[in-house]
Amino acid sequence: MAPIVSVSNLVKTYASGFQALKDVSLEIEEGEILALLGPNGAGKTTLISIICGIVNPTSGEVKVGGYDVVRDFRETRSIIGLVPQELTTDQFETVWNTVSFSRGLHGKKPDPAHIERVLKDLSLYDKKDNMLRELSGGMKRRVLIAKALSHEPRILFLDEPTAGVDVNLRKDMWQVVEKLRATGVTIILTTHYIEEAEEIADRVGVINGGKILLIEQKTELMKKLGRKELRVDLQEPISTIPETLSGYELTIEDEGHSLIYDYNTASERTGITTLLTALAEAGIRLKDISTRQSSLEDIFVELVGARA
Ligand SMILES: Nc1ncnc2c1ncn2[C@@H]1O[C@H](COP(=O)(O)OP(=O)(O)OP(=O)(O)O)[C@@H](O)[C@H]1O
Repeated sequence: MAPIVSVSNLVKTYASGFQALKDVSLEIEEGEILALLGPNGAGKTTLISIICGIVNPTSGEVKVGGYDVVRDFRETRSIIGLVPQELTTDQFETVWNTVSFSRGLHGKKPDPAHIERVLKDLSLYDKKDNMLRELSGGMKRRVLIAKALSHEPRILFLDEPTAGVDVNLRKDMWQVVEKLRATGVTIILTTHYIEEAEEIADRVGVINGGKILLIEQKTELMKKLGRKELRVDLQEPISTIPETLSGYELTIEDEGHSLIYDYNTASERTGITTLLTALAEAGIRLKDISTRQSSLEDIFVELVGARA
């Protein structure tokens, strides 16, 4: 199947001379949830803005549903919904009109039943006659989502959707995302919250300095880069690791009360069984053992050298 979004050799140099994207290529399959992770200034918003036809690329090409985002912008805009970071709509307009008008802007015929459904899903229906300026910040965010869904897009972009939103909105938002996913809508989100990517994404892309450092199925990524840690709590503290255990990658923690063994989940043999036997043979008695899997955050920090 052809990808629904295809980005080839994208370069963006802003008027200031700053190169925000350096030869970015990626493909997005229909129906997937892709999370783009990256520190501030990585180029996430620039990439999304180009795909959505808001910013022009310096060079390279983006196709959405087979259409070119620059040449065939009407077609691509009708397929795409974008939830931007900030609201820029007329503050004196009502919620209902704002969302309905947005549907028209994307070239779709009026459909009050759809607008009603969207507003209800986002708990906005009882505010439909309020002006935007009368809404709280969280409700304005809901309006942004409603606008993006007003024309029933096949692809939804969410630019840092949960930055600074409360628990309820977050919950509603993910319910909406799940519902859309079930109907086959492709979802691309940028986020600083790694747990979020870990929870909902099928695939994860890491961007830094205008380049895609990696893009991979989440489960593959965790398998490939994921390390696991075995913690062995000891009955008696030790000060040095016995000679017989020098073949294992062990470190002493908690002032000698714990031994930490690092192993790779991808390798066939973890070495845990032989390690435990060797510990017993060395006369080291165990109090407890536990394991910890490295998270996407650990992987991200390793790649980018910073926290998102
Ligand atoms: N209009 C512009 N003119 C010049 N430079 C810009 C412009 N817009 C963005 N940039 C620069 O391009 C780089 C990438 O910005 P972008 O907004 O794409 O990053 P981001 O990954 O979305 O960051 P954040 O997580 O902070 O939103 C930044 O260094 C930014 O300062």
